[in-house]
Amino acid sequence: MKVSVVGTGYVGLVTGACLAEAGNDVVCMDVDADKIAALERGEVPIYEPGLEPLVAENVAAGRLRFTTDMDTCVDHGLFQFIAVGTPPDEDGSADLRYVLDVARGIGARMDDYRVIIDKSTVPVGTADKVRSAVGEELAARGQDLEYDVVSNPEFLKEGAAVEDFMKPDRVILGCDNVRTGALLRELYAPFNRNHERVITMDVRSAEMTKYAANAMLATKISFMNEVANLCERVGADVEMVRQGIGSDPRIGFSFIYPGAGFGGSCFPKDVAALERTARDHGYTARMLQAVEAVNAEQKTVLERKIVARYGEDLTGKTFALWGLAFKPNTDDMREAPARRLMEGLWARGATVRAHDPEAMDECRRIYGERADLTLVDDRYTALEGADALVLVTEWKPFRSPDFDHIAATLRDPVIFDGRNIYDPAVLAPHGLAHVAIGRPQTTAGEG
Ligand SMILES: NC(=O)c1ccc[n+]([C@@H]2O[C@H](COP(=O)([O-])OP(=O)(O)OC[C@H]3O[C@@H](n4cnc5c(N)ncnc54)[C@H](O)[C@@H]3O)[C@@H](O)[C@H]2O)c1
Ligand SMILES: O=c1ccn([C@@H]2O[C@H](COP(=O)(O)OP(=O)(O)O[C@H]3O[C@H](CO)[C@@H](O)[C@H](O)[C@H]3O)[C@@H](O)[C@H]2O)c(=O)[nH]1
Repeated sequence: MKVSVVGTGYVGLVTGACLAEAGNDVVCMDVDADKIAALERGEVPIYEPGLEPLVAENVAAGRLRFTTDMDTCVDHGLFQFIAVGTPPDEDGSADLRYVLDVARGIGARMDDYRVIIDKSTVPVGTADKVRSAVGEELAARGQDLEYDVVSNPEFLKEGAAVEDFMKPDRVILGCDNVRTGALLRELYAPFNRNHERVITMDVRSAEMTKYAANAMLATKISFMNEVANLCERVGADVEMVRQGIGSDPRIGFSFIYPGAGFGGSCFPKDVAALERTARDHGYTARMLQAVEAVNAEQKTVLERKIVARYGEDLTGKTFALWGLAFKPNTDDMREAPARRLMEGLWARGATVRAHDPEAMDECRRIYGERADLTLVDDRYTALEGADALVLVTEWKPFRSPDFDHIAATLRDPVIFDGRNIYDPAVLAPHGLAHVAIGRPQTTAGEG
């Protein structure tokens, strides 16, 4: 089937490459000429496991092409996926400028039936706006062509994007007529082979499903962070509590890890947008407000623990940071807890030596050259001259490091463990103290 995808970011590029892998003929379009030029050279501008070979194979097989030309894009696909960004506006609402630009671009060019698919995360009612934008452009040209607008939100996680797209938990199709539903079922059939994954519903419910899913997941995390903060105050260990409650299948073990707060390009912006939608409809979403407030506070938790040990003024102190990306297996630093931490430490006069397996270029792009930030290629080099180690992102290579080496290199042999990945009973015999989230602090030598 002929597919066009507008926007070649995390969602658009993965959608295009996976649909091409399934045998479709795909054109991916972006306004960013540098990005398209890189993709044409076979370079994938983001770090996403498995994506680069997938793109390369499908380009070589002639099933995947890239363009900056909207005429080519609209001319090519029966399916026109909209996968552009929906960043937060100043008031927290989703900025639909890019989505509606694309809708108008399609309406201004199409000369045959098209299925226009919203894959971007957009507030309830956006499909109506897309439909109107396309209709207005057609009317301006005196054209009366048929088209359908579908909501097909994406649920992939960064770092596992290809896997999530290939084996989705569910494919949500929000469409108002049987014909479009059948066409999309056919397109998604290769991803629906093992068991039924397609859930068809009305457009507004599909749009709401995306926000409800992200808000529910963010709620689980803020809830656990609140429990962790309580554990510290009452002398309980949140890691025990996590296992204790996760074993109830009604609660489950997924997404109940406490930590240094949730980041990324989705949860913070989508919770804010849903809260804004509620306000626009005269409803105060108190739970969502609490989820945001707890998360904002949680992003300062590591800084507060550092201050509790060394005092408010950190002038002359140096901290080794392991992990800059907002989660492992990505180079994305949007809303990353590491950013809030570094900015807090710098404001108190401290210096940071940081290492991340993939996000150091992104960090350089964001912060440029600064005297109080040194980025190093090796996790152990980050420890040199440092007072303490702060673990912010739980990349696999950080899980079982040489603890003796860490203890021997740090001025103060302590690990601030922002993701609770270390066992204090393992650290103590190596002479390392452990300050974690919602756990009793241990000093070196304790078991
Ligand atoms: N990143 C994720 O994990 C994820 C997962 C599910 C859903 N989403 C949602 O999907 C949407 C896209 O997210 P993303 O992370 O892929 O964004 P992104 O910022 O990585 O990519 C967006 C791309 O759209 C391009 N673009 C902007 N305007 C354009 C236009 N008029 N024509 C063509 N291209 C244009 C940009 O140049 C950019 O390359 C957002 O609504 C996001 O909330 C993201
Ligand atoms: O138990 C947990 C799980 C996650 N996190 C944090 O939550 C954030 C988001 O993690 P994750 O959901 O794995 O990454 P995203 O790529 O942001 O994916 C989310 O956002 C996407 C964009 O909407 C959705 O498509 C996905 O389904 C949804 O999981 C990260 O900072 C994690 O460290 C925790 O603190 N504790």
